[in-house]
Amino acid sequence: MDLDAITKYSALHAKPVGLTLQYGTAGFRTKAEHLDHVMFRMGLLAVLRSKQTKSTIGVMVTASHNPEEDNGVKLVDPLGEMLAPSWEEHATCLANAEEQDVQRVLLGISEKAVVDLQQDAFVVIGRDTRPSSEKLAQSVIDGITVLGGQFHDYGLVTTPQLHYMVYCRNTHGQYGKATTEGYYQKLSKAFVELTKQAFCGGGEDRPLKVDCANGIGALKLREMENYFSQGLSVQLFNVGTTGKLNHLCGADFVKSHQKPPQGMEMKSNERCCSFDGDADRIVYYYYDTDGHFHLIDGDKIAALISSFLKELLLEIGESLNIGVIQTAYANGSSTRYLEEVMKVPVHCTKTGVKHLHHKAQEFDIGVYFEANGHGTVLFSKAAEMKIKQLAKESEDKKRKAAKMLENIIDLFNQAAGDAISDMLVVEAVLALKGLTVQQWDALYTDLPNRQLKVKVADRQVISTTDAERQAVTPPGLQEAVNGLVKKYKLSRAFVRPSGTEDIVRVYAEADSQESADSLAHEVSLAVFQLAGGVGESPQPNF
Ligand SMILES: CC(=O)N[C@H]1[C@@H](OP(=O)(O)O)O[C@H](CO)[C@@H](O)[C@@H]1O
Ligand SMILES: [Mg+2]
Repeated sequence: MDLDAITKYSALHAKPVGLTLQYGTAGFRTKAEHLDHVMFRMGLLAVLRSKQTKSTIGVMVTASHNPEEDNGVKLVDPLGEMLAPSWEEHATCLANAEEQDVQRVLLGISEKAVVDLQQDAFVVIGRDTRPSSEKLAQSVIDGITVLGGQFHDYGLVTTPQLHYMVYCRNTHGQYGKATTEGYYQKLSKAFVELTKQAFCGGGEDRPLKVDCANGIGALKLREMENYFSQGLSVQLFNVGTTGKLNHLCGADFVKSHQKPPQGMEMKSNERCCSFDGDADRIVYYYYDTDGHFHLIDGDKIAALISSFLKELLLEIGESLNIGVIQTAYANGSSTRYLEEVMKVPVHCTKTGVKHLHHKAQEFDIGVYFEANGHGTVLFSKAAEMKIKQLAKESEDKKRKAAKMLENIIDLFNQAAGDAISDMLVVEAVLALKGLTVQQWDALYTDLPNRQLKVKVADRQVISTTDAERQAVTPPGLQEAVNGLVKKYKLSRAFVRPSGTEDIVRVYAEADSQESADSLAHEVSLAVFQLAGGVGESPQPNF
């Protein structure tokens, strides 16, 4: 390591005085103007991680659904998954080190993690469309080159595309070609093959309206459109030419406000969907003929997909186990539907895709989705091999189902939740099953729910257990929540500190919207009183 160069360049990427940041649920996120030093240092760290794993590591510059002025960075591990927890700690340590300590902290990490400094390093970089992203990505590159690492800059890509590239590179092309073209070709081929049967009758293309959150999804979907022209016709809105990123649009806006995005023309019964700012989340929705808005979130996407997969498994007659992974935010009706009607085992993990992804790996087929639309389906190597074999050898009906599963494996991004890939899966399943958006929505009825945020002095005073469904500290908080939940029918509520914002999240559901709103408000008051609320106490206005 050239220690002098590290010190010299660290000074050029100065840390704002007194700023402390934490590598949270999705990496570092804050106002873009505070992130230059973090980017440089994550370039340094990615080189160490690459040397240690002897693999390509990814660095993605994005703040996903957060406002345009924010930005963020996360590292992608060798198989396209999120950074290992022990390295999250190293990342936090390095990001918060004082300038003169950067080289000492780097050496400390190298020793602790047994990094062979002689090893070559290779890092790939991607960024979203935020105005600040290009310069910040350059700071990542500065960090990489100071430590002698090699890099490839993919420029503007969706977050799941970068995960995909990392996975492809580290499996030496077995998973696919590590180019955006390779990604488009692989997914489109699978989509076209899968839907051949549904679309063979000719007729008009199935229309779908897509709100791209004024983000990267618009650029990438435009590029990809030509590859899957058969059967599906997408109409893009909020493509970033006039509107602001994530402002009054995008998957997060639609999910949390339970209303349509601005800038989209919707007629009743039209199937519409929204991506978030870095295109790793998707939610669907429509207006019914009475003008009511219906949201179809990640839970219902998981329900549709798992019921389709279960049917195919029945046809191939193999006892592959399938599991659905959710978080505490999953609507109670979805859990009940999956367990009682679909008869698939459901598991609950902590919030954040890394937890869901990890759990999903325990199954032959692991379906995971956060309610907000972030998810994918993972197939074990053994399941994939069995399916491939059946697609070649078995008798007609079995072979057909196995072939469909084979294409589904290719259509899902196995590295990360991916709005484009999930959209194509949903479109394929709806077409093959001949379902309208209303019929899909009618699988079950969501329990009315409400999410609120409470500002407290230190959100870490709240610690949780049982996949974040129970608060352990501060004393008395869980008892208070239990007491409030008892007052309502079909009710459930929990509180947890956010991993991406400096707030405490409150979730409540109940038999009516009034009850869910009132329960959420009462729980917010309990958090405010018992966990050190700051500012004005929560008001009951939604
Ligand atoms: C309730 C909720 O939607 N939480 C989101 C949000 O995490 P928090 O830790 O709740 O801030 O951002 C995460 C990263 O994008 C996402 O994985 C997660 O689902
Ligand atoms: Mg996102």
